[in-house]
Amino acid sequence: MQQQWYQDTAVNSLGQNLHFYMETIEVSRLTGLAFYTAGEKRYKGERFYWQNREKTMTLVGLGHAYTIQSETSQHRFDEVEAKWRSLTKNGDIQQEQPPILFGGFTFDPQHQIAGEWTGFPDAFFALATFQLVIQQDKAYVNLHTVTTEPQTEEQLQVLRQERDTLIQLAQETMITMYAKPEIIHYFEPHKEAYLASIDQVTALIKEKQADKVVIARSLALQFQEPVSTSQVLAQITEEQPESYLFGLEHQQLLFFGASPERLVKVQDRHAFSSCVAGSIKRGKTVAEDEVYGQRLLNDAKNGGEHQYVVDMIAQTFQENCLDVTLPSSPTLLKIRDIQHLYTPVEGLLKEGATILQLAKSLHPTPALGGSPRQAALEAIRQYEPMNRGLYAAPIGWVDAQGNGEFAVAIRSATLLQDKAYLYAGGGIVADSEAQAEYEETLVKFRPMLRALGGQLHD
Ligand SMILES: C=C(O[C@H]1C=CC=C(C(=O)O)[C@@H]1O)C(=O)O
Repeated sequence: MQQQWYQDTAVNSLGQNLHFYMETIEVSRLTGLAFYTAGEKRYKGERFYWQNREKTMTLVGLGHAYTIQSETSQHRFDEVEAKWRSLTKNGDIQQEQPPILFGGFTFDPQHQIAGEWTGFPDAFFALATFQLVIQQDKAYVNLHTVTTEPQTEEQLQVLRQERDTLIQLAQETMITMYAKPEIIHYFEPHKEAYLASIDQVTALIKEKQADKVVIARSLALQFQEPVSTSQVLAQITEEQPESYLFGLEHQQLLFFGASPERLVKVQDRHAFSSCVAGSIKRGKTVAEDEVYGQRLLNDAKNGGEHQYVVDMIAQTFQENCLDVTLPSSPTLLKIRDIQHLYTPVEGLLKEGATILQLAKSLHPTPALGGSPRQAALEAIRQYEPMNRGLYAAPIGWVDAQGNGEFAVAIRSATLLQDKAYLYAGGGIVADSEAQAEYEETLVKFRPMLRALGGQLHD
């Protein structure tokens, strides 16, 4: 076992001195899910889970050493960045396993509708007390504490014992597949309003008030009994291996999902994003799948929806990065239930540009908001009868050295004990049809519905 220590002080927004202490150990035989599950008794409501698309990084947090929540909705990206930089001394922590801040920004602080998201902050991030990182076949657990009084050696010893207990519990835990939860009620809360909104939005687009607007809706499930959060994360890990997997707890709520879409990644100042927009279902045979794929690649409506996203992300990269590269035409991104048009974008961060600044400029891309951005957001506020919360918004992590990754939180759902709310939407352009859009949302609900034991539509 390897150990490293770091101890420092920072000042919080109340002017109090903060004592930041961390240490790292290397551990063996540990899966992310087992560690998450080991925190069930003591840290429920204060856990998170993340795996990148490539499965080269797993991150799990148990307990809150420090949380950052926005106090001003207009400056939430800047605020999170400033508080994190202040705690981590502007990236001065040169630890091999740096502390990681994990969380998300809500889709639109100006669109508040009472429901499952009531009381959720516009930005919510946590530095875990016990942070597991699995990378390159090695697993590390960091212990973090941030306190106004320095920690005594005895207090640290208690935390080390707690860490060791969690590790042992995780090493003994076998995650078996549970029986899927029993759904007793399945309903589509705003089906009529959703169908009407597609017609209202296409009319607005024909009047040239916007070019594209993404409209979403939810699906609500009532279960026989409270559903285990470990169970749903185990299900998506099993069923959606080709996506970003995420779970973020906030009190009683678990927001989780399996998204194919990267908003932004930064590694050693190299920045990456992806344009994912334009969809068609998967075929039942290889030949049929190929036919659908070719149809999508050649479809003008989907191509148009995709191009708005490419133009906006490419422009944001031109403003923030050097050496921007992107292919001239999209390829197909195939995931279990659906295929999308896909264009990756890369660049080298300019001086002063950061992952959180890039996330701030990119969110929401026209794949989730529309184009032009302000007109699309206003149309969503006017016609979409739900609060998106973290759905379609940035979720992910940033470390003390400015590396990090945010996915776009689509193919996602909220679990609140014995209730779940699933979210899905699609890009609306002038020639969109309400029924076809409705059916596309059914396909997009599938991953979360399957994980929650629901019936699949064809
Ligand atoms: C808004 C969603 O998907 C977006 C991402 C990919 C393709 C999309 C589309 O084809 O409409 C959407 O822009 C969703 O899954 O809820």
